[in-house]
Amino acid sequence: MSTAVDAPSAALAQDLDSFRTLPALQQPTWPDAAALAAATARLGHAAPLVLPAEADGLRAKLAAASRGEAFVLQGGDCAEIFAEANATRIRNKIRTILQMAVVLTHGASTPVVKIGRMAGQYAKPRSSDDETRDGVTLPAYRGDMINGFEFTPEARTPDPARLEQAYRISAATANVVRAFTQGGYADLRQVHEWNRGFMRNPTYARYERTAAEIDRAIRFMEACGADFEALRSVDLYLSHEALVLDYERALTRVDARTGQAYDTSAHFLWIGERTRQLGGAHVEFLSRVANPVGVKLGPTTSPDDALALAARLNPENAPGRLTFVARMGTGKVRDVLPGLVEKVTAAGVAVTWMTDPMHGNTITSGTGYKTRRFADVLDEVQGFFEVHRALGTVPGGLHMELTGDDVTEVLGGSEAIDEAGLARRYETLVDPRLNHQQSLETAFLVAEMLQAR
Ligand SMILES: O=C[C@H](O)[C@H](O)COP(=O)(O)O
Ligand SMILES: C=C(OP(=O)(O)O)C(=O)O
Repeated sequence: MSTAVDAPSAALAQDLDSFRTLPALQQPTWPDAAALAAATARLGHAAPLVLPAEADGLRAKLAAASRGEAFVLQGGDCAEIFAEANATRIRNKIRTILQMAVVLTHGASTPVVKIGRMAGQYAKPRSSDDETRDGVTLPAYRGDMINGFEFTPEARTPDPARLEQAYRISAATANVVRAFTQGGYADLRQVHEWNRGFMRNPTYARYERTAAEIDRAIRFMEACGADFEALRSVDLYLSHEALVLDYERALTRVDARTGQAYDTSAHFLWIGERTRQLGGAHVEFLSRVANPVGVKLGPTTSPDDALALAARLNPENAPGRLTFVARMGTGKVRDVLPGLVEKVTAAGVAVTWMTDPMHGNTITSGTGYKTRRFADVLDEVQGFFEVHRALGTVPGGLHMELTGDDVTEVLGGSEAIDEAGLARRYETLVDPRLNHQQSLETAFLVAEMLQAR
């Protein structure tokens, strides 16, 4: 694999900076322009977090997913937190993703492409620029890359030093991810043993059949002399929302093989529902880099919006370059998604369709917690599969906010977390995540949907 990346030439740098003349929503108001310039200049010389050749490998796998030859699982925190970037938390998240992937692989009977919302998911778009508590108004928390969560003027003031801290912590996280996924921790037999541990809880008895089938398949492979050594490592790709454009631009490098620019902060980058304006800076910037990219599509997206986004972001119509992540909400997915899929398909647009069943289903509990109902999350996934089945198109993957820990942020699941139960361990700083058990349960339920695909 070629490893050489260079700084962009002056001419390419001008192209990459074209976004700077366009409206960029959801950017922090940095109080110190000189400090921002100094921080991004240093990041401009930093080592890449990922390599272009790896991003190309992911692109080929996303193309396979668009044809139904693979299924994508993308998951991780809503917002990563600097203080939680330790080996235990990272390992728990990886373990959850690997456990889900084994179950989904069985359901899909195709490879599962694993992507973490990890090692860079440190910036959040917010509904409001400010937050008011007891009559005091301060800037909203926008993620650890920008400001601190603590409700003080000092913490809430955007600080460019955080961009470099995000880079360093992302580098350390990426290192741990590579160590766990390449060093034997991902051994298929071990991951299946963890799933058997999950099955020992009688609450999950309904998934026993799927677990037993996976068990039989592994024993069959063993009997055939399958090379389990070769299965001891997996690729877990890195992704985050490309929100803070100063950070993304600073980490953009040129692939020495091809002369193309790649945003080396992650393999896969997506544009959020709030920043996908055609004439906006985010679409412009991501149109200039060669990574595989995603766009979140909410319920107000028109088919023409989707076609125009595809034309801007993937003018060559290359499979794997563009993923649409539909996040409609359970009440809307069956009404809105068909029109989009139909028109995009009729136009011959190459796209990988994924579902994000989290962001259209956020509610506030009677007890004041921002939460989601597990049943709504599942129903949106079901709706996504129904729409694709009816149209004869390909449901390519699942985008989830999840954690490997036993938090209590989403209502329901077999553990029956209720409104009072949310208080037990509500830890997210922005949006609610599925906990470890709810994530595995999702995998078993989606595996059933995949089998019916
Ligand atoms: O994760 C998504 C958004 O950042 C989040 O839903 C915004 O939340 P807010 O409405 O609390 O600002
Ligand atoms: C903000 C997010 O989602 P969306 O853009 O779909 O609201 C997210 O995935 O963190």
